[in-house]
Amino acid sequence: MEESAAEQKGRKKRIRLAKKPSKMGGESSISTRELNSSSLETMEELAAEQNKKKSLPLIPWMRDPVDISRYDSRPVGSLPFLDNRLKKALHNMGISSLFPVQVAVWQETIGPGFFERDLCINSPTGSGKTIAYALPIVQKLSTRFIKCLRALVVLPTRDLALQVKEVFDALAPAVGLSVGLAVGQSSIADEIAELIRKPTLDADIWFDSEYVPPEQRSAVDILVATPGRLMDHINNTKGFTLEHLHYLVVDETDRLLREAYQSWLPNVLKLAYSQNQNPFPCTDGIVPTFGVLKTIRSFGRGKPHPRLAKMVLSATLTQDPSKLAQLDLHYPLYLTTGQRRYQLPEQLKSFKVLCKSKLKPLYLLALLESLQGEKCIVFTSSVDSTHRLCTLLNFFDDLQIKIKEYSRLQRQSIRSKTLKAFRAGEIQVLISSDAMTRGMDVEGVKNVINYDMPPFIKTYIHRAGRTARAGQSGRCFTLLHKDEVKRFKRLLQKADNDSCPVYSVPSESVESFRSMYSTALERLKESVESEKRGKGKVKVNIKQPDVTRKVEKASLKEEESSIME
Ligand SMILES: Nc1ncnc2c1ncn2[C@@H]1O[C@H](COP(=O)(O)OP(=O)(O)OP(=O)(O)O)[C@@H](O)[C@H]1O
Repeated sequence: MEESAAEQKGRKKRIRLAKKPSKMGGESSISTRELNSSSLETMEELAAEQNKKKSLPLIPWMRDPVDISRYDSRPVGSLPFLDNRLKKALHNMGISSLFPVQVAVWQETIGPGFFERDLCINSPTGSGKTIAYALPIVQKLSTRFIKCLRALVVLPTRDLALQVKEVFDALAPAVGLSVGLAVGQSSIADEIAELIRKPTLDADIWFDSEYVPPEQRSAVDILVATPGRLMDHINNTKGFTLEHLHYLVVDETDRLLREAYQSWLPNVLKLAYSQNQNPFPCTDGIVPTFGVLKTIRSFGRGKPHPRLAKMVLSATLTQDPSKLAQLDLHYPLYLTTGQRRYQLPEQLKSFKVLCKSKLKPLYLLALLESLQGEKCIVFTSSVDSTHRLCTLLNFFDDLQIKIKEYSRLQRQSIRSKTLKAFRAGEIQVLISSDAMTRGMDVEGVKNVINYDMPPFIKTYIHRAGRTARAGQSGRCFTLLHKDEVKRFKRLLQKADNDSCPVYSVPSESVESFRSMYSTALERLKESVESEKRGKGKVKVNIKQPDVTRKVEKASLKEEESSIME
């Protein structure tokens, strides 16, 4: 890929900025003197400039980002250095051109950036971040000689890890790499059998210049893991080592950094860095095409061995210096889309549905009816609310749509079955809470409904982002009672979204469900009581279908607890 003189200059400037010691003022901040002497004429311009200054990230290297929106999509065939086998694999995945974030990351990892710096990627939901990191990693490892664990991808939930593994599975085997999964889906013994090769005297170890002791021989090159199961392997699995790790991806970074589960991150970094003390390190095993390793070695803070290259990603990447410091980033480069901190997908349309709290379930049913069976995800504020709402809706007779619950309280096998049916279109509506759906990618989801108003803009972004993915159009409806309207407006403004018209649900439709409402509530009450008797688990308040109370606490708590999987 040709880099223009201007791009080169920009890149060098960013490197200079990143090398500067961290301090509150950065190069790109505007001094008062500059403002006074500039040509700003009106007070409004001055205020706008000051607001801009206030919203600048604290971290200097975040103030001069690579703007992903300046990249165009690019045909796969024209991507420089891309292995032909991977071109074919992408073709088989139905991908003919790469999205802007994928082109930008390719440029910084394969060329001309050569992964000199760790990458922090903030890009909207559905913009293709998974392939953005998977493709360069697979390309980098495509010339490895022997098998050892060289890339680790950490995700907050099992379902998300399964989804990401599928992407690696579509790419990695094309170049002879294997991908493992550590999420606790199968027994630990089965997982170990998948991840660790039994020591044998393979012929190759005698000829291989990159000798790895037999007891450290991994059966996989790339591992996709959740923090909980990863720590199990780190602590207990004989032969499991991160010593040869070269690439670490922390997907959904902001969420993973909130969770210090068994100090997974410091542990991973410590174990991956330990190769620097090893006098006989396993080298990358990659032919240093394009001078990649040479660059990394000479750039690695004086470290004699290849550094651990990191990519951290989210649609709502944290800008908190103390959180990002945990990642020990190496001259980080910030890639973000446009000027705004929070960005919604371009093809997303937001609507509000005004309704009375007591009649919320009826408004929801009427809204679902008006969507005529289009695939839809409904978000509530907690797992209890999800269970209660789904049970209630299914007590309405003669519904033309199939509605299922999707929640952390369910067994994995049930969740997988539900997701499969939803993907296949056998189920039209999923009722879910925040934790399970971050990052979820289901084709054909045309609508998202916030049954409970999201407490934060980040929550709105991740919920709404289940639709309008990969450049497709989608709609996000939020049910609100009149007291919530102002707060919701302020929330959307954080994503610079001022356009959220009212969507009118036909009142006759609401009325048509009213006659069944009291019977459905009665049946819900019975069902909840019998569940309580059966399991003593579900504690819900039946009289109050509006579940907005304690929303913030509930959704945060739930997000955090699901991470333990
Ligand atoms: N180059 C491409 N061409 C066509 N489709 C693509 C391309 N890249 C990714 N996709 C598709 O776009 C969808 C979204 O991709 P992905 O899940 O990686 O998004 P994301 O940015 O990680 O979103 P989120 O932040 O919600 O996790 C997926 O269905 C994926 O298959």
